[in-house]
Amino acid sequence: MASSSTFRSSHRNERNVPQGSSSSTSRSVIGQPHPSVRSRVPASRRSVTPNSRVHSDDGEDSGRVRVTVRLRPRNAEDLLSDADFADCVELQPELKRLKLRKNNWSSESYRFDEVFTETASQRRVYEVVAKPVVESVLNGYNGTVMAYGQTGTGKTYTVGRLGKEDASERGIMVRALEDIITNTSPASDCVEVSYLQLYMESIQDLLTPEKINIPIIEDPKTGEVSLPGAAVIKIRDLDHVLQLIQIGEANRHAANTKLNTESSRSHAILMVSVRRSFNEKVEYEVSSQEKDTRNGISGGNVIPTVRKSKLLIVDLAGSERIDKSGSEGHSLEEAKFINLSLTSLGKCINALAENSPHIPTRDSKLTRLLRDSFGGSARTSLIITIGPSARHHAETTSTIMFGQRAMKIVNMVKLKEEFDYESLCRKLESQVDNLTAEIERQQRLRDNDKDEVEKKLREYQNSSAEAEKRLVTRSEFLEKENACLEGEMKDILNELNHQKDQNNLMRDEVAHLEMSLKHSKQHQLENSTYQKVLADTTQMYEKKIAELIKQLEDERARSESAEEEVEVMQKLLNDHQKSVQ
Ligand SMILES: Nc1ncnc2c1ncn2[C@@H]1O[C@H](COP(=O)(O)OP(=O)(O)OP(=O)(O)O)[C@@H](O)[C@H]1O
Repeated sequence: MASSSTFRSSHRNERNVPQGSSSSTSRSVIGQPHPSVRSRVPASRRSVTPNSRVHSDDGEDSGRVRVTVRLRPRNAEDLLSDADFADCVELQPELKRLKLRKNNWSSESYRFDEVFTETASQRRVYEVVAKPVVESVLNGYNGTVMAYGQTGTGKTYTVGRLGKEDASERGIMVRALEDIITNTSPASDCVEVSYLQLYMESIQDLLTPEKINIPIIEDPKTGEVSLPGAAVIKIRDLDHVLQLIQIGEANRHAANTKLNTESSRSHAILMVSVRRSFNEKVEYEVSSQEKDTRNGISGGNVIPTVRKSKLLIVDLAGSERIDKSGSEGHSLEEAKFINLSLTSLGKCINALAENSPHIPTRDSKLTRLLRDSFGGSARTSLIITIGPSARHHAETTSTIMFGQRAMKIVNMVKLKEEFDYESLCRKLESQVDNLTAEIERQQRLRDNDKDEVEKKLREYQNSSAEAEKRLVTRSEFLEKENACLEGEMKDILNELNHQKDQNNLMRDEVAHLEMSLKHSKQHQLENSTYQKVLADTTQMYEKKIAELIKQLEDERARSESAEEEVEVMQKLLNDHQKSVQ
């Protein structure tokens, strides 16, 4: 419920989400988002527009209060008493319309966001009525799911049913927490619940029933409402949820029994706080100097951010008491209080629907608790429950009119995201601790190193003195050795010179011998040539001699033959002469 303080600027990093149509009447702008922050929220959800609470028939993402209607199936009483009468309502779920019979001839038609027939399942009701709000809460927005209707029309059935035996019977509270548990991580997120009832303007803790008259505290800066006196239980798992809701229901039932009534005379409020941490990269448009500082402290521009959102699931007391409580014989005081909250809720809804400049939020504790749910920054879904009986025509009409007015309210849904200074601080503290420990460790290491170095230096000095001593002895020894070697060297040089002379002599001799050898070789060469010539000549002469001998022998042979011829001739001559004589 928006009061003037609701619209004050917040110091938090809140992102406003336009939820009304552009033609909406504007109010002051709720806390501007940090201009330098670029969130991961889609752009359509980030722009800053004036808050609006005028009816708008815009899309699904609208901040308009969603209103659905659910018809309870006929019960035994209805069947008995209304046997001859037609139902006072006719549902047209496909048109999302409800026809309210005025009399036998005419009826009025009303449109809702959804119309649930008596056969609608708990699951479908949850998915249409509460799931979008739960998703929104998981994304960091506040949300409210509220059931409003006449006693016995199924508010508690719709909202608070445990469904322990049959999970399909589970109501919105259990299903919402189941969804939240499934979609959060115990490592980075925290889900806590408080369960309260508001009876006669007193808030009682349903989880620790001894706590009564719990005060409502409003943050003067943010306008946020909290109940610091209420028990806040961190949720572990679904069994834990079932256990807590059961405890709460038992305490509520006990209170009702004490009042001698079966029906809920109190408003039950389950408050679920979701705190989600993100360590994702966030881009900042900051100066380089600022960037350096940020990098210095957080190790990069990963800034822990936290989104805190609250889901209110409200099961209101029977609405017929607005008109009937007094007439039904309750004490005037009790009736006054029971009426007060629902009456003031109705007044606020009217004022918001009519765009009135004053919203009487402060008139009751219920409206103070719900200030964020109607005309505030929460995503709100209202389910109105009605019965089929014509006997309750007036109450049904009143309920439908309440729902119709609520449909005109447009909330300015806004994301509540802050830098997680707590976790940043813890992170920095642990960094400082680590650094201090590291410095101390380094210091210890340095001290150890210093001792070590000094020890090594002493050892080095000792060893170097010894080495020096050894060096002196060694150098004396070497000097002596050197002198000896020099003497030896002189002798060797002399010997060398002598050898050199000898060598020279020998070289000369060798040269001489070489020369001789050369000459001898030459001589030998010449000799061999001569001998060859001689041999050739000899051979030639021998050949010639052989020829001459042959000639001689030929000549001798010729001579001998000539002699023989001569002799023959002589003889012939002699013969001849003799003959002649
Ligand atoms: N949709 C439904 N289907 C079946 N039974 C239902 C349905 N709605 C309500 N009932 C039954 O009707 C009876 C009254 O319902 P419930 O107690 O939820 O009403 P209520 O509006 O919370 O009443 P009160 O304001 O007195 O607390 C219960 O027995 C419940 O089981």
